[in-house]
Amino acid sequence: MSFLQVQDIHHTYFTKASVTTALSDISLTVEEGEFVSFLGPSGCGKTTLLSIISSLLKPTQGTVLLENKPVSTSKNEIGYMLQQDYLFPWKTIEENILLGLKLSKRLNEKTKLAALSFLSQIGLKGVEKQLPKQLSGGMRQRAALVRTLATEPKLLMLDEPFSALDYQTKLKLEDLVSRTLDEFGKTAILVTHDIGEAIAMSDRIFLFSSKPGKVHKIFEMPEELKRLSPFEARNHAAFQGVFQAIWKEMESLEPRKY
Ligand SMILES: Nc1ncnc2c1ncn2[C@@H]1O[C@H](COP(=O)(O)OP(=O)(O)OP(=O)(O)O)[C@@H](O)[C@H]1O
Repeated sequence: MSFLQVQDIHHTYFTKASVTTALSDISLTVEEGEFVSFLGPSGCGKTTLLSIISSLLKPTQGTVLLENKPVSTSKNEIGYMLQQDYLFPWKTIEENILLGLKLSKRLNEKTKLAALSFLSQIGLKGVEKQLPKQLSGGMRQRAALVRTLATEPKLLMLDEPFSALDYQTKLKLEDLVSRTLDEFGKTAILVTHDIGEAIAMSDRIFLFSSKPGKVHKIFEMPEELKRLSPFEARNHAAFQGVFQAIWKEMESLEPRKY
């Protein structure tokens, strides 16, 4: 049985002004320890699907099972890393990274030590007592990663976590996040518009089409790319071939008008 099972999901938004079918007929599985990406044009329902998988939104139809059970919102089963770091500006970095543990009543000497030592492992030693505004964007995202992993979620949702960063910081963070998730053996879903990022980081890519959102095609990454860090993968000969195959498929979904 797969770690995550998304079965026959349909979702329609009903508002006073409109009825929008955001997702239709979505079935997919993710294995434990796997890193997958949801790639697709704006409005194809990626965020809606993340919300449904996280159990924050009830689908019009279908089920989601994590380790064969419905996802519980109360057990910190899902961890998030988002475009914005959502660190509380009035709390220190240490207070921010320990907050999830505190709220879930799991803060003790052992968990605190583990979170702080992880902070120093990813190059943030010495910033514990600083406020978020004293850190760069990349440092804040690293702190957000520590906060997310501190509560030991089973599944990580990475919703465009690098899109607000400059290109070099983004490449460095891709490597760091990938290495960290490998070390922790975490399962992750990345939502992105960036084909290169999806190829560099993923084991598999789900390419979505829109109106309504559907899984159009699944791309399994070549073994030689999977073994490499994202930075190395971007520089491997196989990278361009995969990029072109996905690009071609995306162009067929949304033909250029210019
Ligand atoms: N709360 C809502 N009420 C009504 N319609 C919604 C709501 N949220 C999303 N939609 C619609 O559902 C469709 C899918 O939206 P969603 O935000 O899931 O797509 P997305 O792929 O995440 O987009 P983006 O990449 O721009 O973030 C869109 O047509 C959107 O307008």
